[in-house]
Amino acid sequence: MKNYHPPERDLWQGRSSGNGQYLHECVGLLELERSTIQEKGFVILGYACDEGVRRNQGRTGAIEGPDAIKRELARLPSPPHLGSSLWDAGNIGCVDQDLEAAQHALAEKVKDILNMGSFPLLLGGGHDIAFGHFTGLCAHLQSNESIGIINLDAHFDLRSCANGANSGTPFYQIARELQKQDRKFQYLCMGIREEANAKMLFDTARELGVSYVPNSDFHLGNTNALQKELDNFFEQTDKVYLTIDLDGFSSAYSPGVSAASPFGFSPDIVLWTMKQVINSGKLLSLDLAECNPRFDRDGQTAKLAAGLMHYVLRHNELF
Ligand SMILES: N=CN[C@@H](CCC(=O)O)C(=O)O
Ligand SMILES: [Mn+2]
Ligand SMILES: [Mn+2]
Repeated sequence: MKNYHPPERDLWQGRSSGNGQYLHECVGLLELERSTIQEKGFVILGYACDEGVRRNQGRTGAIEGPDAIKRELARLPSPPHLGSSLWDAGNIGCVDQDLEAAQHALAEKVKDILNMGSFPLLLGGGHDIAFGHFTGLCAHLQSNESIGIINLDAHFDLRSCANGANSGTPFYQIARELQKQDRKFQYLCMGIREEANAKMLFDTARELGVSYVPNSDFHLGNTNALQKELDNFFEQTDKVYLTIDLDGFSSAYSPGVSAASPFGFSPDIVLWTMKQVINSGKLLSLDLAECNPRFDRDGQTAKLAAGLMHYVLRHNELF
């Protein structure tokens, strides 16, 4: 498949313990079109594509995001009990600015990973990763299983796709697809910045029945209310897809994105939310979007993303 790039060993380097104490020493390379895994586990797949960002008039560079995160992850210690349950399956790329083909290719691979009984960990790339990712999740699920989306983001990404898809349209596209299939659109956004979403986006959110938590309420001082919001969401859905847009973090933590958020959220509330989502027992898949190394400082954003990944890797119960 022309969009698929097999994994590269060169990305996985670091200190040597000699006995698998670092992630680069225990990751397996999984060429999705040639082999299957011997042991199910976490399967990392990059979405090396910033065509959606370009179309959305953003700053390109997220094409380099997945490899930058993998390089940082390689150097981190292996969580206890991970064993040989971590695989790098390479990247999906975009050819000739054909964003739709990249999303389609991503969906195919997500379905394959889930059908192997593994847990997909996807790395972007523009937030258009979400449309491909979600399409793959739906292809794996039974038609009677429901899936809800939790997006930690400064933005709704509910822009109209009347003039084509981009990094600001994925959840609107998902809503339309679900509508066609007569399925419910269950979408909770946490971290929405009032100053980063025009009125039309709040209007679309209301029309589509989207729940959201403004950024001013998304902090550790408000966990009682946030817990209620999450529990209510979990009650209404069989499975959860968690997507984390790195531009939702304050640019103090996450400068390497297209649309930086000086007033964004902090890592502690994201880890708290991830814990609740994992504890729900409903998490099916996760992605991190919008890592843009061209605007990063000291690899801070890629390191933040690798730290979030590491948090997930400590939860073997996910597969
Ligand atoms: N994926 C990002 N979407 C945002 C970008 C905002 C910006 O470029 O300032 C959006 O379209 O709203
Ligand atoms: Mn965003
Ligand atoms: Mn986004």
